[in-house]
Amino acid sequence: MLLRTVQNCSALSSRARLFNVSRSALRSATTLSKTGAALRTLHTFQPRAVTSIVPRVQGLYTPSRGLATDVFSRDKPHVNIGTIGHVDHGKTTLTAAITKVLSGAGGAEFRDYSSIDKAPEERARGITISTAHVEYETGTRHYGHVDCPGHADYIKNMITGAATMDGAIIVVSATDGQMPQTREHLLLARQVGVEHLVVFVNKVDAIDDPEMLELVEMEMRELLSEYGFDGENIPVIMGSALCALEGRNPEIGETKILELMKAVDENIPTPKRDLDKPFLMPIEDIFSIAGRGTVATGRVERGVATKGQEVEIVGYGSNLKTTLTGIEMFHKSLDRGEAGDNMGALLRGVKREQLHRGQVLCAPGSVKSHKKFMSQLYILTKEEGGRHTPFVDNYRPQLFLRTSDVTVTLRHPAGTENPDEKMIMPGDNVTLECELYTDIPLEKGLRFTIREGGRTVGTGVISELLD
Ligand SMILES: Nc1nc2c(ncn2[C@@H]2O[C@H](COP(=O)(O)OP(=O)(O)OP(=O)(O)O)[C@@H](O)[C@H]2O)c(=O)[nH]1
Ligand SMILES: [Mg+2]
Repeated sequence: MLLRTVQNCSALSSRARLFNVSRSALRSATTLSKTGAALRTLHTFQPRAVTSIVPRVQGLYTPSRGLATDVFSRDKPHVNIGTIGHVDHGKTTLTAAITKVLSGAGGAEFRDYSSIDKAPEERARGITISTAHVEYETGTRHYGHVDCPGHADYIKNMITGAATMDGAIIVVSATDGQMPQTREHLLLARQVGVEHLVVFVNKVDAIDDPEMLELVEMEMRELLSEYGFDGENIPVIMGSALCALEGRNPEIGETKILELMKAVDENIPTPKRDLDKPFLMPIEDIFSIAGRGTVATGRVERGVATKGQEVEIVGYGSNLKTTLTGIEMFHKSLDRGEAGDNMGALLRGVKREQLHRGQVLCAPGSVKSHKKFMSQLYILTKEEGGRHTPFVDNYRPQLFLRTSDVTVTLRHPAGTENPDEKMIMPGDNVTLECELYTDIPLEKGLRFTIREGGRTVGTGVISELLD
């Protein structure tokens, strides 16, 4: 193993400069390999030391495998990102290319195209989401990366929070330039609070005219600014994911992937985690493990959970208390889960039927669930993919908040004159009272989306809790 490590390290050294891994750090990792700490460091440079790739394809927690035995290493800050952009622009090819190039540096296990694109379906109350969670690391950070097989899944994912991202790589094909879904994903990114982006202009191998590339870049910068991003300064990397994946034309292939990951390292900040607040994790998915119990998975929104601590399950009529008997991340067990982690929580004595996507797992007493609140809403225009026609009082769309999806009734605030006659037009910014079909954990300032017939019709923020 040591020999392989040395080989890996020397292969790494030229790339190390790009990723701020100093040669001396690598050398010390090699020579100190007898100590446990150094072995842990080595583990992260060892493509083959990690477990089978299958569980990674299947998400964070595989019921059939039971609880993990490997210990998750917290040597580097963890950041969640993903690839977004128009259909066929190369999101999946790029995801595979990143794992391929970083596996050369020992920072990833190579994931081929089909293993990413064949993400299993996750069903949750009628919403089917298909997502591949991929894991890799650069010299400075550990990444969880989400890629979806299709446009509809991106929409659902971004709205339901199944793929909460700290930042994203927006992929745009040089052959097409920006397309409708480029815009839609940007708008959604803004709505769900993904503030940091890096652009990858893909398929430059298919373009002969450099002016064409300039034009694509210029248009992307304009579009980014139009949607409230820092269009002038966001890095735009031009390359070919396919060349990188197939190991040819390194000047537009491998080199550009390394450049892209350097831009991601430098431009998507490690989010400040709310570690000091009481623990809260919205439940995304639920599994039963025979003989062990029930596992809820989700991304910790704030605070820290420790194995053995008491937690409360809030929402959908529940305020159940239980003990957190196990914590796992990427198939490795942990003693604690903290804000930003995608974790699986093993819960003592809780039945699968008692849990519901959209509930939260939290420090007891820290969160209350509500049915009624005041909101500030923006109703999307037809051009933004919203309604073509106005609506009136008692309109009943679906409300998406954290991981929940509940029917909501929208009304003008009490005291409004002739509320039945006041139409709400696409493009309006309105204050409305929202009444939910079932209670969910709510807080002032939380953002949500409303959808109808498969499309987003509005986005809002809770301004006041009522009931
Ligand atoms: N010429 C060329 N073709 C590419 C490149 N990257 C991807 N492609 C091709 O573009 C097509 C679409 O690539 P995907 O990676 O599946 O695109 P996607 O964005 O994941 O597509 P959806 O998931 O369906 O939205 C495939 O045929 C790829 O081989 C590239 O750099 N150059
Ligand atoms: Mg794809």
